[in-house]
Amino acid sequence: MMLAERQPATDVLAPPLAVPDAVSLFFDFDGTLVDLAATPDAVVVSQMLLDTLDTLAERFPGRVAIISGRSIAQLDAMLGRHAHLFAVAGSHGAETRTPDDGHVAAERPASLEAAADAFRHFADANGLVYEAKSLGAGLHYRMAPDFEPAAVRLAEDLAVTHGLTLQRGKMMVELRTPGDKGAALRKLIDAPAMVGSVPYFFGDDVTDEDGFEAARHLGGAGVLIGEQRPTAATYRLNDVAALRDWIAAILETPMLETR
Ligand SMILES: O=P(O)(O)OC[C@H]1O[C@H](O[C@H]2O[C@H](CO)[C@@H](O)[C@H](O)[C@H]2O)[C@H](O)[C@@H](O)[C@@H]1O
Repeated sequence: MMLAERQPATDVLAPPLAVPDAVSLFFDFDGTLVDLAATPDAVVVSQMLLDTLDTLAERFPGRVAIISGRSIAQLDAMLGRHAHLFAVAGSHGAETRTPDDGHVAAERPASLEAAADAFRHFADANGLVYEAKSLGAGLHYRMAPDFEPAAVRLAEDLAVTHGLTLQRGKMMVELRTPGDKGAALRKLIDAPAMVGSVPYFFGDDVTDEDGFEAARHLGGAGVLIGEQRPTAATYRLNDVAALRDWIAAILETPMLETR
């Protein structure tokens, strides 16, 4: 579905607090579980978030996952042992890690090196931030938004020259190996602990739209974190804090019996 064909999220509500007893929860990371920060490394992972993840993993055994644009290595560095409590998909779905299959990753394209070099030089020359990723390279202009047109043009040229996937993000562009969060959700939900469950996917960015669509097609729902916009999500929560409150509330609310 094209973004323009998606419904404006003008009248969408917060997701119900009584989640189905067979729910599985898929979370994006930046802008969903953690607030956005000035640079990728400046993100704060609070003890409260780690405790919440522990509680969710206990309450929904095998039915919690993180699906991120970050690489799995980056998620591991930020979440430590907690990243191993769930299934994870990283690099916008190009790599996964599950208890059954372990770490499965696409190959890093050789052409990424040249593209990454070009991004690094552009970042160094203009006071932007280059982000090294396992299966991609990111160029961040949050600190100098006027560079957006030039950064996007550079990324478009490099994507064509090197046969890489161009990913737009919030105040960033990325060149990467193919993969999408919808396919990742479909793969993760095939795990024995999740099969047949009702997926809820929580995310804030354009890369999360594939996850929203997959969740809805599988009988669940997407939950947009952030301001209203055209989206495939069924529900919306205002921000990371609202998601935190919603999680706390569902942990206190009896689940809806569906079985
Ligand atoms: O799919 P996600 O887990 O949401 O990851 C998407 C990208 O998030 C990161 O960039 C974003 O967050 C940064 C830290 O808050 C912020 O500085 C940047 O402007 C945002 O675009 C991450 O650095 C990327 O690698 C992810 O692809």
